[in-house]
Amino acid sequence: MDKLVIQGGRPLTGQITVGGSKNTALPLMAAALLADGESKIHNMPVLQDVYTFSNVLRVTGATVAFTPDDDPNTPDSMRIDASNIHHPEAPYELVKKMRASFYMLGALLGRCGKAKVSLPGGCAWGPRPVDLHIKGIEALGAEIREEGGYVIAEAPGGRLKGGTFAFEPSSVGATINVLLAAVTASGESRFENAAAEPDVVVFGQMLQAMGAKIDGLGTKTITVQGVDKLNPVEFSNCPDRIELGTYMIAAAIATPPGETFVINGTNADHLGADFRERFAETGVPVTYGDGMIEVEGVETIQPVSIETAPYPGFPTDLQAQWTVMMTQASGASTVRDTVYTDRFKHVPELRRLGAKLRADGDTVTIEGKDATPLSGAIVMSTDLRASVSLVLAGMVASGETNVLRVYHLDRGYEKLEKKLQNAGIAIERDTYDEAHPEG
Ligand SMILES: CC(=O)N[C@H]1[C@@H](OP(=O)(O)OP(=O)(O)OC[C@H]2O[C@@H](n3ccc(=O)[nH]c3=O)[C@H](O)[C@@H]2O)O[C@H](CO)[C@@H](O)[C@@H]1O
Ligand SMILES: C=C(OP(=O)(O)O)C(=O)O
Repeated sequence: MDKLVIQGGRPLTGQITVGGSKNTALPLMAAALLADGESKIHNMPVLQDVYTFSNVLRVTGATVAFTPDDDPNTPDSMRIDASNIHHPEAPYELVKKMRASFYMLGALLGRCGKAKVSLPGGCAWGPRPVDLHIKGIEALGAEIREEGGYVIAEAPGGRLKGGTFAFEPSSVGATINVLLAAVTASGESRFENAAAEPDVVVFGQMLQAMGAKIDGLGTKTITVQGVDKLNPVEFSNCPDRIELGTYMIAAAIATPPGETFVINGTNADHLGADFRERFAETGVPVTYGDGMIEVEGVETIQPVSIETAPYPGFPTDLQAQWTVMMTQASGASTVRDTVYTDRFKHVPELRRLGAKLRADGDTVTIEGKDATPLSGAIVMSTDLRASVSLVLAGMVASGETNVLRVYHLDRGYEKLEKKLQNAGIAIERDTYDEAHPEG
């Protein structure tokens, strides 16, 4: 298995570039299934999740061409030909690897009028239900039953009719799924407390470019007027806002005081107001430019407590990384996750690196830098954002940190070790024997 080996204490210098958004790329791929023909999507990240979802699409009969290493001219472009969708199914072997495969429920119902999609099952940090996806799609007229771990759905007469649904709580994935199902329904749909995350907005913009009639993207009420068919499209994915936030935190903790670190390929609006405001309160200067951001290193990071919330609130996908930044702050702080109240698998691993922090209910209390000098250790990745938080901690820990099971990290960070190496960090990929991780 692969691990990342980090020699801590090296300064972050120069610049880094953010890739295409993972959490937008996946619904864009699902959207392409709705049109009879070939769509082309640019700025696609080279990530395990993108390869997994390509295979999910192929099962249905779609062809997916994405050969970034072989194609130096258009390395980030994907072609999806959905002319021949003859097998409306998403099997367990693929869905279990990646929850976003559940988008196939809405996409296949919208395209074929029927779908058989495996239930996604558990997640590394706890339960992640799909009840809102199912109820939302039922509200559009689908007949749904569960059988043998699969959701089997059918549109009476071969086409959904549209309907109304209110999400509680707001859900990114369920909003995407119902939109996939609603855009080709025969009537109107209205969704309340819909997700306003940039991932949903950009996905909705691709549907609009394909001919869908959608109003209210980016607000809590989205209305859809169903159309008879959608057309293939050429569309560009947006930059990854979570990768951007991760690099801003890396810059805050590892850029030498007074020096500047540059992050390219950015869309800072997608970070949401709360992250930007809380980041400003840490006292780390940030200059937001056009497609780039400069972060200045400081002597002292101020402790700032955060609470996650749907967009434009603080993203849950950045709370583990923030926790690491707070181990470097000049006092104590708290991190509360109201979206996923048990997403704290990184906490015991950070303790192995010497951090003084504890999780109590939905809140982690972190002691600051004086109480927590970090030192290298073997730590285990458990999920995507927990893994990257361990890499960040390894960058500021003294000595060597080994981050095991980096396949979690490879789901969502494109060429992370290469990008960090180019920015001065001593980080290497190596292999290890899972039974003897200490060699
Ligand atoms: C591939 C992708 O884009 N993943 C992101 C997406 O996940 P995902 O779309 O799975 O997350 P949701 O927005 O659905 O989850 C938000 C909240 O709704 C709850 N819920 C969700 C669905 C449902 O049917 N019932 C229900 O109760 C969840 O338990 C959670 O408490 O948004 C999350 C919240 O920003 C991010 O952490 C994930 O990185
Ligand atoms: C949790 C994430 O992804 P997923 O919803 O696919 O598990 C993530 O991107 O942080």
